[in-house]
Amino acid sequence: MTESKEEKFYDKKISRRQMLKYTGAGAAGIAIGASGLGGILNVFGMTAPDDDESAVNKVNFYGAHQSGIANEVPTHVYFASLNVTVKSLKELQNLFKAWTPLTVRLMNGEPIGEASSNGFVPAKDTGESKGLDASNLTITFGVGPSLFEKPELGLAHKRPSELKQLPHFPKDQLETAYSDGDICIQACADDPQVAFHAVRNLIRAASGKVTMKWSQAGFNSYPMKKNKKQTPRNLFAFKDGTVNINTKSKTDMNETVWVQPGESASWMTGGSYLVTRRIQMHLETWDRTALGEQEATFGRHRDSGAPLGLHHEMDDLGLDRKESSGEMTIPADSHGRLARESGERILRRSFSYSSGVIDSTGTFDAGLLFISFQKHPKQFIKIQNSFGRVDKLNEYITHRGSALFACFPGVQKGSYIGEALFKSL
Ligand SMILES: C=CC1=C(C)c2cc3[nH]c(cc4nc(cc5[nH]c(cc1n2)c(C)c5CCC(=O)O)C(CCC(=O)O)=C4C)c(C)c3C=C
Ligand SMILES: [Fe+2]
Repeated sequence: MTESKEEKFYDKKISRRQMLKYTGAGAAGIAIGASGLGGILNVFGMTAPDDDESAVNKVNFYGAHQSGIANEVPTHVYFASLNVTVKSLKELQNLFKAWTPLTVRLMNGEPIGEASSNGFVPAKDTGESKGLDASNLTITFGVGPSLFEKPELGLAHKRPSELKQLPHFPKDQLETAYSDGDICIQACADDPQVAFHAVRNLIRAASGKVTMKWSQAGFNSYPMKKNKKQTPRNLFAFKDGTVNINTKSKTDMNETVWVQPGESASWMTGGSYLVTRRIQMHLETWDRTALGEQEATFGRHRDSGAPLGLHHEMDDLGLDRKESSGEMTIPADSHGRLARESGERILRRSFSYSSGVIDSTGTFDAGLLFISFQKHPKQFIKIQNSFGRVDKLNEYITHRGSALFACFPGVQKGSYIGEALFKSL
């Protein structure tokens, strides 16, 4: 990348006196900590860099939609939910403005600021992704209902009516420690350290403006066949993601995922609603369950992923099929049948997680960080209500966390993350 104005600034061409003048703080180190690197960038009115087309394993930042929704699902996620401590709308706007160039850099596989030989200040980038490429990093920003309830921000009239807490579902055992939040950052990458580094540096740059509410790392592993990624298996060993939205089909995406003009608040056009559920999977119970029972739970064969009684993963479920006994081949209480009978579609983009041990039970704290994108939260709600108390999978899972975020449309060059919302005010 060519040396930009911004890099020169980062790179030492500013004296300590100038730094104090611009930031109004007592020490350079404190200034960086308090206002964040992005804040300083903003003082200088500098624009964000471009997508670096020559970067290796890179996903573009700029476009009609945010990254991390339609892109192929990489192997890792680091998902963070934040609360804001900003006291004004302007400060909130500046936060998103500041995050914009940093996000471009991170997705280019670059550090957020160049290395410096100045031993008296902290390094601009935390450094742990040095030597790693962009790893198909995507960064997706969303805002939760609680952001619109802060009187000091005056955003209440901009909250789309559908951006509200999800209803309570039967069997929910939600914990505040894994739920909700004002802002989410979903970082997905083919390297766990690249995903973590991205979130860490964005939060660091927002020091004093946000606090961390909850976060979750997750993973997917892809078996390869003839150089092609196969459907990953969840921690119950079943292929998960077989029936999903075709992200390459504009029609499917526009019908199911991307908010169209007039379908929500105007600032959400081109955006999408993200639902996440931290779902514990009771591995110990599952592992004591007979294979036939497991297969009846999903209505699919474990090894092939094919619908029960069929042989190929992509075979149609065939909900009308009956056994000679008259019983339905895909059981009435199976997860697959209930999802299909809801008549709704969503884009599932989930990751497994494994986060140590649950002290009270001595069991694995492991499961699925369920993530779905849809143009309206009612799509998710309808499917979850179809599962209700009936879904056989309920015996083996517990929903422990829940959140809904409105993910902004994409960013055009010269613009910034969330501009549509701030412009609409
Ligand atoms: C409300 C949405 C859904 C939640 C929550 C959910 C949790 C969940 N799912 C699995 C495993 C599988 N799900 C499968 C299919 C499937 N699941 C949903 C929705 C939710 N799942 C849908 C819409 C579908 C597709 C149904 C269809 O039209 O055929 C499958 C089958 C294979 C596949 O198609 O992916 C599995 C396996 C777990 C373990 C889980 C919670 C921990
Ligand atoms: Fe499912």
